[in-house]
Amino acid sequence: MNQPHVELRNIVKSYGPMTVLDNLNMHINQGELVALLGPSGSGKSTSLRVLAGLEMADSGEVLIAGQDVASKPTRERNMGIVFQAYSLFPHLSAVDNVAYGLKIRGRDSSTRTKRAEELLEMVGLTQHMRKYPNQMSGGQQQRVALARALAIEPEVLLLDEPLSALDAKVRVQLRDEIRRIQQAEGIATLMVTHDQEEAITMADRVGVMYDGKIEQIGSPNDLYLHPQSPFISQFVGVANRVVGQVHGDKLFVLDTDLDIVNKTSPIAQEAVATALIRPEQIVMNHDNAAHYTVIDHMLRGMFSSIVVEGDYSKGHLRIDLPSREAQEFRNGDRVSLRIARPDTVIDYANAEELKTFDRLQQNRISK
Ligand SMILES: Nc1ncnc2c1ncn2[C@@H]1O[C@H](COP(=O)(O)OP(=O)(O)OP(=O)(O)O)[C@@H](O)[C@H]1O
Repeated sequence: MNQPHVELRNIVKSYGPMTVLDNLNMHINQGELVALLGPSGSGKSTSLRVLAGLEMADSGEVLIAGQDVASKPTRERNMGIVFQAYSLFPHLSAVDNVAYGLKIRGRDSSTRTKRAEELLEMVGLTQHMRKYPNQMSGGQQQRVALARALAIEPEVLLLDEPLSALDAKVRVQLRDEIRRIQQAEGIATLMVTHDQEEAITMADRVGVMYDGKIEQIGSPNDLYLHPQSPFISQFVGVANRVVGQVHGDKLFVLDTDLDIVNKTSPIAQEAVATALIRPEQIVMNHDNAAHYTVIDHMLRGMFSSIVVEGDYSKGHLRIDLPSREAQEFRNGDRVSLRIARPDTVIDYANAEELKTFDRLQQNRISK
């Protein structure tokens, strides 16, 4: 296999007594966009800043094209960086903002204007080249920032929450555009975001961070379909919590034996545990003798979400199915549920889930 273009190896970074990056490892292949996703404070921006040379790691290696750059300052790492706030020079026009990096690198005036104009055309700003930042919208300013980052033909593109200051519609437009340009340029890119949809729609691979570590990294599909921990299952997409009991290496839940994915969790035999099940992986059938009742419908376009309540559970479950099939279920219908997949991630049951399990058991015994 080809060597990765960018590699962070065993990176440790602390601020005082707080370890912010805890032996972090990741790589980005040439032409790949990797997103770091995670809750606030999990270490996403710090990872990007260590790669950029804006922060020094306490230990570990930063490799670009196989070379250790840990001792090089940011300006020698040849990186294009786009930050959340439009950090353009207010006294320079769009074209001069984009040409600035080339000026620093000693390119002549006509070369840099030509390159800046090409890039502004690529980001759709031909009409606005002579404008100053305060004459442009947020989305336009971020396009200029992207063109400016690309002007120096960087080794790596770093995007730190580049869309979070924009309104929803512009955000969607610009994320498609950034992805198109990143692919066309074939540039290794690290993007930091707390927006799950942004990560999933833009990235080749998503690394989900928690507490200074990458908890799981993989394609968006992989994370959604094969989460390896309760945190990933609940952070990426929606997961229903359904309580059951461990038997051997399986969890018995909703009358089905499921293989346990996260076997490393120290959950004892016969212990009560909670399966995390995606809404589209529950199959629902009309059954007057069953213990679930439909209480709500939500049309989401091609598919609908149906909410059901169990006779013995205070929590609700969400089941997603094609809208045409969802019409067959009305509020108040009694339904049975089963799970249409062979395995599950499990979590420790919380106090309410333990009570639900007791009520389920009592019902079984009293029958
Ligand atoms: N210069 C600093 N001095 C002290 N602590 C810092 C510094 N920079 C970051 N931290 C702390 O390091 C932790 C990780 O911060 P970081 O910005 O990497 O998180 P993040 O995942 O990007 O979060 P957010 O989504 O909120 O930006 C946080 O607890 C933060 O308070």
